[in-house]
Amino acid sequence: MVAGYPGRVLVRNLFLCLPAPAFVAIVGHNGSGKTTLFRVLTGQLPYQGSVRLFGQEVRGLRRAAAAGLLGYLPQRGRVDFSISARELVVMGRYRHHGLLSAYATADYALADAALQRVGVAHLAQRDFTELSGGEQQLVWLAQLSLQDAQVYLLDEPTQQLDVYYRRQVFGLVHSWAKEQGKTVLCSTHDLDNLPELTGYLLNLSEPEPQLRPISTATVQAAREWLEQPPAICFA
Ligand SMILES: Nc1ncnc2c1ncn2[C@@H]1O[C@H](COP(=O)(O)OP(=O)(O)OP(=O)(O)O)[C@@H](O)[C@H]1O
Repeated sequence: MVAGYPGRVLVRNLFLCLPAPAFVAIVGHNGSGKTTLFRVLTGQLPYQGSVRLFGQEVRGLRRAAAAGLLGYLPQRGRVDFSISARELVVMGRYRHHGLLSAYATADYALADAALQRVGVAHLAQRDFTELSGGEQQLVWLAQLSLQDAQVYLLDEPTQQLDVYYRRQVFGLVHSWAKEQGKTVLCSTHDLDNLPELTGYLLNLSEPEPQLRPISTATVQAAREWLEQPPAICFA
């Protein structure tokens, strides 16, 4: 698969087949194309070659999120209106509802449990727009967990989190793969939490990125690669 922007190819030489379920950590220098890859997978960016989700070509897929195939956590989710964290989280149940039907007590119970799992039950009634960046990130994760998608794309989900919550969140999203059978693609610059997880590592800064099983050695090799300056390449 090849993808990028006018005058700039960012994802090239990507030939891989992801096992499902699996946890996949995607690493790479700033600007190496991690978000670009997610934009391809979510149908927001055209690509050359073939990208298939459960056998279906992505460019032909309509509404993968609505069909329960994909759940996507972008790097920066924005909300411009006043809403409680709990109300935002319950919206993760939208697939199970008609456009106008109200959420039921059972939906709110699921939202409360999701907030509890990410460790922010105490924020349920707070106005989302008044939460800190890290608190907002945890609330988005709670919402995503209610979507019950087959594949989760997480764009730097621990970016704004403190050391404690970073570890918690890696444990949580890893459990979606290990215990719930989901496929989780998680871009991150946080290599410290990876060695204790099982799954795969994909380093988009390599000229020919490959899936490698996560181990202390593969994480260390990625770290050494990423400590070098990025190759700047235009096409
Ligand atoms: N709409 C766009 N048009 C042109 N170039 C873009 C566009 N969006 C992103 N880019 C460029 O593509 C490159 C890759 O961006 P991308 O967001 O995929 O990188 P990333 O690996 O996710 O980086 P980071 O680790 O900083 O989040 C960047 O140099 C960015 O400036």
